[in-house]
Amino acid sequence: MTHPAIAANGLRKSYGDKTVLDGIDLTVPAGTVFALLGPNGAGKTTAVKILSTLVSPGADSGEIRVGGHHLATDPQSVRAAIGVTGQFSAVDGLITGEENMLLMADLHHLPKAEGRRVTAELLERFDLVDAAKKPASTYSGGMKRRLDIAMTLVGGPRIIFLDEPTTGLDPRSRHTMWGIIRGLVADGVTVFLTTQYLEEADELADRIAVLNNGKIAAEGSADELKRIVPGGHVKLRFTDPHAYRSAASALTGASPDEEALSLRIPSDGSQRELRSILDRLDTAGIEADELTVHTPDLDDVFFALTDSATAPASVPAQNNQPKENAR
Ligand SMILES: Nc1ncnc2c1ncn2[C@@H]1O[C@H](COP(=O)(O)OP(=O)(O)OP(=O)(O)O)[C@@H](O)[C@H]1O
Repeated sequence: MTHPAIAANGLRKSYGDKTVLDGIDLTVPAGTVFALLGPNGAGKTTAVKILSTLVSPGADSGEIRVGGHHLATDPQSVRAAIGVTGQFSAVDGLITGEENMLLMADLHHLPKAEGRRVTAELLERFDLVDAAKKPASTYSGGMKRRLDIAMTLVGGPRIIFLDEPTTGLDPRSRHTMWGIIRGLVADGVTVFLTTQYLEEADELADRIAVLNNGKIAAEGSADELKRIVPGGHVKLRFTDPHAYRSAASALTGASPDEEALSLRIPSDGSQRELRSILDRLDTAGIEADELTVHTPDLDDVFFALTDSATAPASVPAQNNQPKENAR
């Protein structure tokens, strides 16, 4: 594929007088992971539903192509190219995992033998062989989610939409799911995921877009997004008030906290800057009791960009202050 897997220009959607998506542009190169981040109700699911043909876009939207096909004029081809799993699970709890898979194979008109082959392969790949003959209602949340994705893959989609794939999963199941997603991408599949977990976007996504107030507030790689938010600093703590005061005068530019006997020094956390701070302390003959490095992370980006009172309409968000110590 030379064209992007997903390309949307001026994607709009309103419900009544509520504007949910206010003209967003999305481009997802084939074989990459794109994460759409946003607070509750930002419109992430709406975007997924539109791109996967489940909901029609606003009439004033621009051109939308998925898998190279026009969403407006050729939704059938879009549907053939994609798989969708998410909050609207396709798993039927009354039948077994294997039966769910075979049903999917029938829906995709696979010949019986082929359907059985694909089912066996996917059950194996998603570690569901032991549970295959049990009703899906007896599966744990993580198993159901794995089955859901396995079902999505029966038709061999090249683009998959994962709407909050790990919401509600425990840390181990979440890591298993991340491994599955990485495996899909290694096979050349394009993944469009929505998530509220910043760590998830950081771990998986090549590009991340932060959706806020119907617009993309910022877009870039995790590192690019972290760079637009200031707030990296080194914190030094002291127990001895005398050492604290000596350090405060040795380290010009540090913000003092008299009560906590701590100093906050703006820093990018690099080895060079840390060495310079430590050298200045050494020269003054002072030893700090604790040194911590705070580098901006996606939490900072998220809080800076999605604080509804201060969020900018577009990048860069240079003037936003990160939420102090989001973790
Ligand atoms: N069918 C609908 N009719 C009316 N309003 C809707 C409809 N679907 C979604 N909305 C509204 O659109 C907004 C965006 O909803 P959406 O589900 O896309 O958000 P989200 O970012 O996925 O949120 P969450 O993280 O909570 O799942 C919400 O205010 C929601 O109430």
